[in-house]
Amino acid sequence: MKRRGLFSIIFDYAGAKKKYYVFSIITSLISVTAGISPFYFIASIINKLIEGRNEFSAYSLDSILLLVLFFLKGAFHIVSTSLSHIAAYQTIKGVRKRAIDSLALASLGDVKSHNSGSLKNTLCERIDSTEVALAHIIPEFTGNIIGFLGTFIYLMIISWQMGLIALIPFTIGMVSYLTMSIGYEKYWNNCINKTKVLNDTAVEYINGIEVIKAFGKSESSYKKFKKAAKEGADCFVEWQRKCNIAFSIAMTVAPYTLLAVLPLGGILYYHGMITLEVFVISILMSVGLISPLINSMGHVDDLHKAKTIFSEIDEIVSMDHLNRPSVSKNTPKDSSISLKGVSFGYEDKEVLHNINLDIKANSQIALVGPSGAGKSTIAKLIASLWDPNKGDIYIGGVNIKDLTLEDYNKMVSYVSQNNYLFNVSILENIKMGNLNATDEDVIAVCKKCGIHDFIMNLENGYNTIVGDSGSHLSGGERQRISIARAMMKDSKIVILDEATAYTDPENEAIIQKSLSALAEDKTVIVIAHRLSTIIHSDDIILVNDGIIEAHGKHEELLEKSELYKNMWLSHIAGKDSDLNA
Ligand SMILES: Nc1ncnc2c1ncn2[C@@H]1O[C@H](COP(=O)(O)OP(=O)(O)OP(=O)(O)O)[C@@H](O)[C@H]1O
Repeated sequence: MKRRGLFSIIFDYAGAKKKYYVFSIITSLISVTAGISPFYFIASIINKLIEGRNEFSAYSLDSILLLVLFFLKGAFHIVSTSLSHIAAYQTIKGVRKRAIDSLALASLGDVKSHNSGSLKNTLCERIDSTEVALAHIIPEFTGNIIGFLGTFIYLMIISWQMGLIALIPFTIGMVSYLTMSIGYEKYWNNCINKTKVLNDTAVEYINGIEVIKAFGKSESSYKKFKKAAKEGADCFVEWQRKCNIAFSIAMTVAPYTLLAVLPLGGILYYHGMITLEVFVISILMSVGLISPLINSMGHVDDLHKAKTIFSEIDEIVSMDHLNRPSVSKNTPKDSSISLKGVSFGYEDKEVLHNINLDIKANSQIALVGPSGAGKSTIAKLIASLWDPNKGDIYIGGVNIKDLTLEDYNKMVSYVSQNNYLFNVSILENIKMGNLNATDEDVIAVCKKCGIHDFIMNLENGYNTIVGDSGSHLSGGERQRISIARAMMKDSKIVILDEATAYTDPENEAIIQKSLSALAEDKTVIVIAHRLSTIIHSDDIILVNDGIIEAHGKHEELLEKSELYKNMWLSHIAGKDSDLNA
């Protein structure tokens, strides 16, 4: 990924609001100029006093201009920060939208390679923390730097010696400041990494709280969290300790231009090298010279932070996206599915080898095979969660790479055993399958899926809030709601990947019956370990070790495949032992 400069990244994300930044910088410049100019008029007043002029008219114009400049400074500062805040929040919104869009378009593998704690931290807290940089630094930093340059050039014009003398304390302060910057990136990255570890550990701790409690591991898990918290704090303390002395020297010496201007300017004046007027103006202008720079230095830290955060965002935004056109190039003629020479591996390990598979439109097929054989991987490739490394997948004769993700997603519903429920009502969760559905449509689908009675028995019926990730419901209940949501989508291809794994046999029979009714004009791919639920499939595909070992109807496979026969016999034996238990 090409690394970009901070300002190019910010302007890119600001989109149409970047002109606000430009106006904000211009108004900030006017404000800074109005803030520095009074030193000139004060010097003018002092010089007139030295000359002994005591008529009011000699001072009135200077005084009025001082007052006007004071108001201009304040007014333009308000305008500048208002504009920069609008641009800042627009930029943050743009960043979040682009990052979320990118996650939706990236392959599941790329998304999962990022820890969810770190992703959440970057997209929520860390991006929010750039507000200071975005709203304040851009106008103030540029305004202050240019304000400093303007004042310095003016001083050099009236006396180059006084201009250089005024810079002496600042130069000493800078040398000290620069020693602090040695290893800055290393320290800063270390702090960022430790903070990420802390976030990831906290998310892991919360997500795994059930297992931690069940296995009595709370103390050791807490130790891991405590260690991450301690290291997170220690790295900041260590960094602070390293910077403290240099920073204090820099901040104490740098602003005191008078340390050099008074004695050295006095010597120049004494030897007649500068006039009294130049001496007085230099004293006053030098006081205003450094403060804009000191203000800017205070922002350096925020700039570094913003740069790191925006680089992280850039990484998310530039994740490899699934290779899809923006407009579908063709329309599938039906819901048939073909895999041609498909191979796929997670990272370096190939788990599917040259798969060729034809699934007829509106047929019901099952993928069976030993654990780890590659069934779910085939289903996920068909659901377009990943792209194959080799080979292609066709729907209704059209390569899925020629369809937009949106069109494709309309055609395919994928229900896994871990389908996520949002922390809203059952009604809203099911409506996510079809945002145009009415309450009556939802109820009709739930009746067909056999979950209407269960929902009506809940205290708030369809308005029951399901809790975080559906935690107020049992695994089986969650799955049945997920199936209803998929059915609500009414797509032509339905993939059920262990979708009834948590359901008890009685409810599974109800679901299977309703699925058959709902799936009449659909292509349905079922992955199920309970072989008795798929024996009536039109075609049973036996997957073993990443290849398709055999396929056919149940009876055919019993005859021609030893592996299938053994799986069936052990399934029957398991059922018998369940019944005898
Ligand atoms: N996200 C992943 N990253 C790395 N390897 C993975 C990932 N998901 C699956 N695998 C590996 O790919 C292989 C096939 O897994 P897959 O889930 O497709 O098998 P399966 O037949 O569906 O198994 P099961 O019946 O146990 O669900 C396995 O060796 C598994 O360990």
